[in-house]
Amino acid sequence: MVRSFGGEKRQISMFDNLALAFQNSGTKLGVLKSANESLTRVVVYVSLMALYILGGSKVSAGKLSVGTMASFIGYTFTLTFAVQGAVNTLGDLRGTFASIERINSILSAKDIDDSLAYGLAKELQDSNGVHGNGTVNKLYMSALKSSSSCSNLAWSGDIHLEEVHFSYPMRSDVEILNGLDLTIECGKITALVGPSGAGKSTVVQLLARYYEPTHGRVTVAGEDIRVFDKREWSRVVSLVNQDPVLFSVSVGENIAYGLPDDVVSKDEIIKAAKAANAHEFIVSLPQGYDTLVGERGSLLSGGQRQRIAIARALLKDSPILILDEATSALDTTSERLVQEALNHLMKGRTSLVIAHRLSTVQNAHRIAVCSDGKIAELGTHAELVAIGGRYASLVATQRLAFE
Ligand SMILES: Nc1ncnc2c1ncn2[C@@H]1O[C@H](COP(=O)(O)OP(=O)(O)OP(=O)(O)O)[C@@H](O)[C@H]1O
Repeated sequence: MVRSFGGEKRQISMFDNLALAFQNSGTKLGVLKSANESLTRVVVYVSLMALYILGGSKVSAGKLSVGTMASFIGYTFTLTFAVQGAVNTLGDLRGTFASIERINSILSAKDIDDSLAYGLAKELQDSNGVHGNGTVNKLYMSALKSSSSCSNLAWSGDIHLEEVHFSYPMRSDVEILNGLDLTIECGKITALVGPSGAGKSTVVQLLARYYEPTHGRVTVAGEDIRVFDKREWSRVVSLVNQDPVLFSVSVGENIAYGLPDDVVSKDEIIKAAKAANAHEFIVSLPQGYDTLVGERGSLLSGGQRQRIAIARALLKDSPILILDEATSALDTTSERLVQEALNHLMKGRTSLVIAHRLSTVQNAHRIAVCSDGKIAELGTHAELVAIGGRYASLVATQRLAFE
C-alpha cells in the first residue's frame, strides 16, 4: 500500500523520527547513569583520600587507633555502595511505574469477557484436576449448559436473532443493528444480502460470539446462546469468510486446525481438500500437504486460501455453517466447482450465506435483505422479485451491470 502511494520517503522519515527519539532517550539515560556512577566514584575516592590523610596524621600523632581508622574506611565503602544502590533502584522504579501505567491503560480499556475468562479458568481447573478454588464464578459455571446439549440443540433447533441491538465497543455511540429480528431455520439455507455497511458481517460476528448483543438475544432452539461456554459454541459453528486467516503451519495442519491429531487421518484431510476443489493445487505445491503457507497464508493466493478454509470447515463437520463471501476470491470456473462442494457441505446444516453476487444465493430457502441494521425484506428469490422492493432493485442493478 505504501508503495502504491509512493509513500516510502514518508514512512522512512516516520521511522527515522521514532528511532531518533528512542536513541535520544537512550543516550540521556546512559549519560545520567554514567554521571551518577562517576560522581559516586569521585566521592568515594575523595572521601578515602581525606580519610587516609586526616586519619593517617591522627594515627601517627597517637590520637586515633589503627582499628578505628580501618572501621571508618569500611563505613565509607558501605555508605557509598548503599547510596549508589538506592539511586540505581530509583532509576529502575521509574521504568517499573511507566510499565505499570501502560499495563493499566490496556486493562482498563477492555471489559473482561466473562464467558471467555471463566471458560479458560474452567479448562485450567480441569487440566490441573483442581476443583472450586474460589477464583471461578460458581454461579456462572453452574448456569452453563453441557457441551452435549450445545451440540444437540445446534443440530436440531432454529437460530433466532431476537430484537438484536448492537454497537461496536470502539464506537459505542453508533448503533449498527437496531432491533434486527431474523430466524435462521434449522437444516436450511438462509441468505443475507444488502448494501455494503448494512451490518451483514456484524450479524456473523454476533453468531460466532466474537461480540455479544447490546440488547436482545441470540437463541438456538429457544436457548440463549450465552448459556453455552464460548469454546463449546465455537465447536458447533464453522465460519468461512472473505479473507480467511491461515496459520503459519503446513497446508495439511491448516485443514485439520483445531481438531485433535488422533481424530483426523491424512486420508480425511485429502478427502476434505478434494471436496473443496483444493487437492489439485495442493499436490502441485513443492512439499504438497506439508508445504508451509507462510505468515497468515501469505504464500498462497486469495482463492487458494478460501478453498483451504472450505476444506477446514468440511472437516470440522459442525451443525452451523456461516459463509461470509466465501467464494468471492474465486474465478468463475473455480467458484462453480467450489459452490458444488459448498452445496454438498450445506446439506442438513443450518447455513447462513452472505454474498454480494446474488446469483450465488438465489437458490437459498429464504433470503433476508438487511438494511440500516434491520431486516427489510424476507422471502424466496421469486417472492422477493415479485414484491418489487429492495431485493428486486438489487437484482436489476446486478443484471444491468452484467449486461
Ligand atoms: N470493528 C468495528 N468497529 C467499529 N465499527 C465497525 C467495526 N466493524 C464494522 N463496523 C461498522 O459497522 C457497519 C456495518 O459493517 P459490516 O461489516 O457489518 O457491514 P456489511 O453489511 O457486512 O458490509 P460489506 O458488505 O461491505 O462487508 C459499518 O458502518 C462499519 O463501519
